[in-house]
Amino acid sequence: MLDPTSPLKDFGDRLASPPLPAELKGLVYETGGKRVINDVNATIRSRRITAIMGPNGAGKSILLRLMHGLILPTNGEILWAGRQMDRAMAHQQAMVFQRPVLLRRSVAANVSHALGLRGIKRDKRAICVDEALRLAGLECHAAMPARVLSGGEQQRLCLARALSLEPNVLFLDEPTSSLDPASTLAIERLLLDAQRRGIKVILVTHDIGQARRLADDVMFLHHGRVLEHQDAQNFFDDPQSEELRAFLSGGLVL
Ligand SMILES: Nc1ncnc2c1ncn2[C@@H]1O[C@H](COP(=O)(O)OP(=O)(O)OP(=O)(O)O)[C@@H](O)[C@H]1O
Repeated sequence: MLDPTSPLKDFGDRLASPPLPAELKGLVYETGGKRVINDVNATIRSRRITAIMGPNGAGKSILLRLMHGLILPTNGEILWAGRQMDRAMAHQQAMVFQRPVLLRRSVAANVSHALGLRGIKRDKRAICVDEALRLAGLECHAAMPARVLSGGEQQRLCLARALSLEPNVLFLDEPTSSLDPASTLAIERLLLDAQRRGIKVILVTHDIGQARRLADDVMFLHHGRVLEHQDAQNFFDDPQSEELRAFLSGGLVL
């Protein structure tokens, strides 16, 4: 539970009207002479954990980057509650990458720096840092150089930093792919906790067990196209396409 005096305490209030759902309309992305996202149409509903799955090279990371506005589509558009992404909206979102991207500074300074970039005043920053590190179980490591943390701790720090920004959408690109089962479960607990606080989570994962544990709905990408997008139970129990059946049984090779 959040400390009621924490500046993070108003997560729930602030998230009462997040800019969601997202509509992906005729989304196309071409790079290196290749069409790597091909006419993607989808509705991403709010307040759920959405998993994006698919074989290597299917376009999952590119789709995540398009949704977060890190790259622009060649064609088509992404609307958040009917609006195009703008700077203010991008600031309400956060992303965690597959490999921890950290500054050569202390654990606390990594969170504080990100808050500073968002214009949070220094006195409020210290409280936010403490709260974020506590949520991630890293408060004892606050003064340590971030680079000496284990891989799992570094990834928890990246997640703590992202959550400290009070995003209403959190994107994650294979955040646990190099972590052991205990570290993976620690990250998953943080994600479920974030979702309970109203944060929309969009997660790329290769881990079928993880998608089963976390996702409310799952999108299956293949050759840049969405072949299926269903509630998680239907996705796993009643796949409609040959490709998804093969993928789930470990037989789909691009
Ligand atoms: N700058 C680029 N130039 C050429 N091709 C690119 C470029 N960036 C991405 N691609 C290609 O786009 C396709 C989709 O890449 P993306 O990283 O989204 O795949 P992915 O589904 O996330 O794969 P993985 O599961 O292996 O991480 C791949 O075939 C990749 O080689």
